Amino acid sequence: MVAKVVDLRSDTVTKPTEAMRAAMAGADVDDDVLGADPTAARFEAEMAALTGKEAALFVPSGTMANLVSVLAHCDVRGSEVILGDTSHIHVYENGGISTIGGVHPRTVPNNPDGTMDVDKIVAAIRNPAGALLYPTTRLICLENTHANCGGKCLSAEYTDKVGEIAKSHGLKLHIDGARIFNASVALGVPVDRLVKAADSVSVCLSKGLGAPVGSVIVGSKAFIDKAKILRKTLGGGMRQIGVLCAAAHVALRDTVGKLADDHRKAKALAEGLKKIKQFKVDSASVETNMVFFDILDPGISPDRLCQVLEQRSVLAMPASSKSMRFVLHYQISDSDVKYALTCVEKAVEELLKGSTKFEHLTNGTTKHSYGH
Ligand SMILES: Cc1ncc(COP(=O)(O)O)c(C=O)c1O
Ligand SMILES: C[C@@H](O)[C@H](N)C(=O)O
Repeated sequence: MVAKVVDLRSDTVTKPTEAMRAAMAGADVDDDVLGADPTAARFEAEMAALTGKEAALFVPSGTMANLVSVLAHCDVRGSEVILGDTSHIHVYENGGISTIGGVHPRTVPNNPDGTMDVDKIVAAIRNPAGALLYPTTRLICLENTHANCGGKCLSAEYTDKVGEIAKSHGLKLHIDGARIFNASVALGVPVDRLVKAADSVSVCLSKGLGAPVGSVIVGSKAFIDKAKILRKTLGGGMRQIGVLCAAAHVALRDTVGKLADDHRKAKALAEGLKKIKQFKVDSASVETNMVFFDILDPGISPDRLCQVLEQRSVLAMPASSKSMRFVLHYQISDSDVKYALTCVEKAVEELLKGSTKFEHLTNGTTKHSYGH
């Protein structure tokens, strides 16, 4: 019998439920590039209403949602975007805003809570008088929750403050809201309130919500019209996407209510990891579904730990050369969390003993890894 895999690599790993598959099979579809796929149109309207924006656009991925949004705001050569130095757009999207969009990134340090100091944001805004020499600031990007800061939530008040800065300087505000529903549930604040100050938001359906594919961009009607053209330019115009939107609608219906449980399980996992003296875990800082921890013992590398865990059907990914990331999602049960903790404890013991069983493992990268 194949052991059940406990997959803590990311919340992108969930498999579609039977309800999603049934909805996909029965979806009412049409060519979305030629007209509007009826299921896509309904789902886009649902997302626009949920986020308090005029319109929405389904796109294949969160990376494309961010790229299209930045390019739609920064459609003049020499544009610059202010964003966090550990933001997903800056770190994990192949520099697409520059290589494809010709947009210049101006990073501001992300604080451990996912914010950027507002005075540093203001200081990063270019003086229009210097346009002969400098790029022109046109956009500020936030990320809520902030993945590299451990899934931290940005408050509505902080977002409003950055929105006011953008407006007073004639700039636009985009939120990478890949996990905005996690932030909404963790803060107890509706999504539309959290993103009120934003001109555009990208929302991932394929993360904690558990849809198999896709993201949605929301914003004004005029913005979405521009975004639709850019989506096509980038090859993201798809045909019968009602198949995907039907699953996304089921995910929205069935999974938002489970996110609080993901956060509870993440906290429980962090509390358990904290008991392992070779780890440094700030369990109090766990706000949503992510647990980051440092490995203090030089004899245990994240890669080796992942390899040993994989032998026990627990999948994880290093976060850096000295830290690990576990991500919870609704397909991880409480008993899976207990099993994973037991496996981590045993793996640490064995790695410390230098057990020959694992000597054949090299310090190479695991099958699944990302790090920065
Ligand atoms: C914060 C954040 N934004 C954007 C993305 C990109 O989404 P996708 O993987 O669907 O391109 C991710 C990760 O997947 C993410 O964690
Ligand atoms: C790796 C990264 O791109 C992805 N968003 C994740 O959090 O797993």
